[in-house]
Amino acid sequence: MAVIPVELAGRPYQVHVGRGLLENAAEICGDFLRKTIVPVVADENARAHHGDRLDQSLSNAGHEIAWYDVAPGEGSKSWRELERLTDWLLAQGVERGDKVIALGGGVTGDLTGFACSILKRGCGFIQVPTTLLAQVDSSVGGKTAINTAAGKNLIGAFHQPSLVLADTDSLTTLPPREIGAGYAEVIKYGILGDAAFFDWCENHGGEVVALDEQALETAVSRSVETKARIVAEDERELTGRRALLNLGHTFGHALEAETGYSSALLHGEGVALGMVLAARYSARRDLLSLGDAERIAAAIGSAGLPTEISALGLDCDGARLADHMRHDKKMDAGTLPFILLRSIGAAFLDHDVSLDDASAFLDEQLQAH
Ligand SMILES: NC(=O)c1ccc[n+]([C@@H]2O[C@H](COP(=O)([O-])OP(=O)(O)OC[C@H]3O[C@@H](n4cnc5c(N)ncnc54)[C@H](O)[C@@H]3O)[C@@H](O)[C@H]2O)c1
Ligand SMILES: O=C(O)C(=O)C[C@@H](O)[C@H](O)[C@H](O)COP(=O)(O)O
Ligand SMILES: [Zn+2]
Repeated sequence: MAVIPVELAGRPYQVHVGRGLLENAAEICGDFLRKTIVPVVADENARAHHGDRLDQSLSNAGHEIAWYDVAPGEGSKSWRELERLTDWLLAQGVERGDKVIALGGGVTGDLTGFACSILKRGCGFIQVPTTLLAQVDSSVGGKTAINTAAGKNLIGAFHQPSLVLADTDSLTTLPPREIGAGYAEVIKYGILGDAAFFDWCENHGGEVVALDEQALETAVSRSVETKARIVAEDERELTGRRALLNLGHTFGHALEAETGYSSALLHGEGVALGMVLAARYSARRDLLSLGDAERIAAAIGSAGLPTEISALGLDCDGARLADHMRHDKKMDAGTLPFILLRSIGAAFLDHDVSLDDASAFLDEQLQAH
C-alpha cells in the first residue's frame, strides 16, 4: 500500500495504490463525500465486477449510490455521451462542492473528469481507476477530454481530481489484452526518463502482465510517482516537461484515428507502436543507436504488444497518417514537435522534424517485413 502525493500548488491530492481499497473507499474518501447520495459514473464492466465492493463500503457508511452507466469503449468519449452525462449530473443536483466518483478505465475517467470540469464551471471528482492504464496514467494529472471527428482528445480541459483510489485488486478481472495495453504506458516512463526502470521492466514486465502482486504494485507505484512528479513540474504542458509523457502518442493517436478509435487498436497498443516508431525514427535521424531502438521494440514486443505497423493491414500511406498528426495539440505555429530519444531514458522534444520526412519514414514502416 502506497500513498503518493501530487504536489500541485493550491490543490494537492493523494493517489492511494494497493489492495482492498474499494472495501475501504468510504473511509478513505472521508469528508469528500458530504451528502447521503453519491453519484458514481461507472464503466459497465467495472461496475459489474467491482461495483458491489464500492457499494458495500459506501452503504456501511450511510451513503447510497446513484449509478450512471458508461458503455465500454472509446466511443463513449463523445459529445453525445458528454451531453447525456452532464444532463444526468444536473438532474442529480450535483453542486460545485460535491465529488462525483468515476469508476472505470481511462474512457470513464476522461469523460467524467471533463463533464465535471464544465458542470457549473467546475465541480469535484474522485478517480477510482479499474484498468492498469488508468491506474498508471489517466487517473493522475488532470487531463480530461472527449474525441471529435477531427481527432483524439481535441475537446477537453485540465481538471484535477480531488483523490485517486487505485485498487490493484480490480485488475484481476481485466482481459489480458487490456493489461498489455496498460503496460505500454508503464514501460513508457522508463523509455522517456528512467533507464533503470526500463531495465526493471525488461526483467519484470512478464510478471507485471501476469499480475504478480509485488511486481504489479511496484509498476503502478513507480509509474504514478513519475507521473506525479512531472505533472507537478508542468501541470499544463507549457514548458515541454509534461509533453514528454506524450512519447509515442503523436504516431499512436494517428494510428487510432486511422483505425476509427475501434477495438482494432486500443490506446495502449497505439502508444506501444508509437514508441517503437519514435525510437526507430530517432535512429533514422542518428539520434539513437539502432541497437537501442530495437531493444525498445523487443521489450515492448515481449509483453505481447504490437511493434510493426505493417501488421495492422492499414489501407493508407504515410501522408495520410501525417495528416492526422496535424491535429496534434502540440502543433505550434505550423510545426509539430516530436518526442524523440537520445538514449533509453532520455527523451526530448525535437522541433526540427518535418511532417514530410515523418511521412516518408512511415511509408517505409508500412512496407517493412
Ligand atoms: N487523461 C490522461 O492522462 C490519459 C492517459 C492515458 C490514456 N488516456 C485515455 O484513456 C483511454 C484508455 O483507457 P483504458 O485503457 O483504461 O480503456 P477503457 O476505459 O476503454 O477500459 C478498457 C476496457 O476494460 C473494461 N474494464 C474496465 N475496468 C475493468 C475491470 N476491472 N475488469 C474488467 N474489465 C474492465 C472496460 O469496460 C473496457 O472494455 C483512452 O481514451 C486514452 O486516450 C487518458
Ligand atoms: O498526461 C499526459 O500529459 C499524457 O500525455 C498522458 C498520455 O498517456 C495520455 O494518453 C494523454 O491523454 C494524451 O494527451 P494528449 O494531450 O495528447 O491528448
Ligand atoms: Zn496515453
